[in-house]
Amino acid sequence: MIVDNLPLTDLHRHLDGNIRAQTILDLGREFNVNLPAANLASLRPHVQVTGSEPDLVSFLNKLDWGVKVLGSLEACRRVAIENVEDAARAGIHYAELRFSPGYMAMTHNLPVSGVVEAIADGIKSARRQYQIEVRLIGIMSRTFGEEACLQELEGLLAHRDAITAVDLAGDELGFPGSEFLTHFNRARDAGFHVTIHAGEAAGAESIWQAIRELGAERIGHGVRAIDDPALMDFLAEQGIGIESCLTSNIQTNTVPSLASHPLRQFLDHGILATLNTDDPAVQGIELPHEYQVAAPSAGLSAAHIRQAQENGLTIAFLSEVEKQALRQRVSTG
Ligand SMILES: O=c1[nH]cnc2c1ncn2[C@@H]1O[C@H](CO)[C@@H](O)[C@H]1O
Ligand SMILES: [Zn+2]
Repeated sequence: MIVDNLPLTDLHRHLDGNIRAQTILDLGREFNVNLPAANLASLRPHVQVTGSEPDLVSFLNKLDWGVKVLGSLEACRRVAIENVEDAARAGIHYAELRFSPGYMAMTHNLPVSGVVEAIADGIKSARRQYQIEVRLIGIMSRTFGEEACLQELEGLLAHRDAITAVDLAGDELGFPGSEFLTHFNRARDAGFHVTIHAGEAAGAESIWQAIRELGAERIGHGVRAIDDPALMDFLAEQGIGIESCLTSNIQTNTVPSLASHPLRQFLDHGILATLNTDDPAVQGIELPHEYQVAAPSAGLSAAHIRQAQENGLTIAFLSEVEKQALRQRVSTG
């Protein structure tokens, strides 16, 4: 159900939520990290969600081993390269890879701006080998508070040209967006695009806050928009895109079942909603699964799915010229 001659985009894909289990084993050995298991099969349950977690924060804990083994900037670079390879292998033509430099730097006290540089460098070198366009989104991990987020912002600003947009992710309930006004004022002044995780663990008011106070041009997840008809209208009228991640929303217990997921209603309402992964390795899925299995289970018709694929290019953080070039390249094979 992926349309072959249209660009396939993944706009919501955490690079640090997509660290291969084998890489975790390798790096764990290299940096003497005491992992909970010594082989792939027994490590999997510690680094991958099976079934679903009780809530968002429990889900997010599954990402921790991946960053705990990042003992050097070279390790970060490796993870960036493997992310480009994984996305290209999944058939993605354009990926916006997001990462939280402070979260990646935390365990081994790496320099935050060094992590940004290593990721940017890894992406640049991997792109020479793969037919894929990549842009980077810098995440501020709200879970670690305002000060830690400020350090992440500084690291991102130090490599301004390598970063396309900024995001706020992590524990939405514990750390509301209202604590991060300064951060996003500065980010917008620097010319970054803005997308925010909102309406996932918290309600529709968190989406309003992200748009009005943080300047979000797109919303990650945005599931709870369905509870607020005025917000549904606003999203459609203003062309504020929604980055949906169907399987993720089940695994974080944000929605009880795919059948009750609001994505189909978003599309029917004319909202620029899209299909994306979130944290592929942690979730044990890839983008084709979201198109071929998750989307039909969420009640999307072939026409809905095509619309979602088209929306991916429409709301991508690319110029019109870049979008046209991508469309051209894919349609002519
Ligand atoms: O689905 C999600 N919702 C909210 N935050 C997330 C999700 N997946 C990952 N992160 C957060 O993003 C940062 C790493 O890129 C971490 O803060 C992680 O907890
Ligand atoms: Zn996410």
